[in-house]
Amino acid sequence: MKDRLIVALDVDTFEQACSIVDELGDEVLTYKIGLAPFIGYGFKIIDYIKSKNKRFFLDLKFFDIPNTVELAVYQACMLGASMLSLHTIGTKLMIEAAIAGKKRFEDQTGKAGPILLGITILTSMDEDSLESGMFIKKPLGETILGLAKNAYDAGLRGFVASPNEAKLLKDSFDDVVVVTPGIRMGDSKDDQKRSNTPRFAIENKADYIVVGRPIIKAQNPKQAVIECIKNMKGEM
Ligand SMILES: O=c1ccn([C@@H]2O[C@H](COP(=O)(O)O)[C@@H](O)[C@H]2O)c(=O)[nH]1
Repeated sequence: MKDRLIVALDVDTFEQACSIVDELGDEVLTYKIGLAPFIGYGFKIIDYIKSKNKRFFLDLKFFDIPNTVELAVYQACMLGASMLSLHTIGTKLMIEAAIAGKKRFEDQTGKAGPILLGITILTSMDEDSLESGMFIKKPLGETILGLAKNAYDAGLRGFVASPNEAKLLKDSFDDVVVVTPGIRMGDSKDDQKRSNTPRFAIENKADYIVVGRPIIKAQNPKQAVIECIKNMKGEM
């Protein structure tokens, strides 16, 4: 299960991020570097994570014109990420460009590029936010499936969704990797609207779970990781 846990390093400083990586030691194999850590101290933390032989998911959620996304994906591949995210609402041409950026990297270097993960609908949104903020008046599952199908047809084989939609995506598309943030074990959901437990995510076919605050803000982050892994195994 350790292989399937990704810890989001959403902290303010390089020193805080290093101290989490040191504290969690062998318990965590993969970290997620999102917008804030990347803007604040991105290259330093990437080097640090690599020096500890850990993998990293670069979660910059690309969403731009196709040419810009092709260039960005190529550069992100060069950094050595094992996973990269982009928004499926970027539509087919943008997704094809992302895949082309990865292919350019692979052709040039002979190395395998990262898994490209399409964000379906952010886990901080629900049907109400989609209707009031994006004027989408459809059942959430339908919107997620529609975006995923478009991305799948463009060649994408990975998705980010909440644990609640992991099974729907795994059952609807062959050979896809599904990564689920929005993981919570206690009562507090923070800003997450679609959340569930590690156990639920795994039982519902998520390949990987992403956990940020429940681990990095815990009084004892290492204990939180141990409990999370036990929960993934159905042991608590
Ligand atoms: O739909 C999405 C996509 C990405 N995320 C990211 O995952 C972590 C979750 O952190 P928590 O503290 O466990 O809520 C965070 O970095 C988000 O940017 C997401 O939550 N939902």
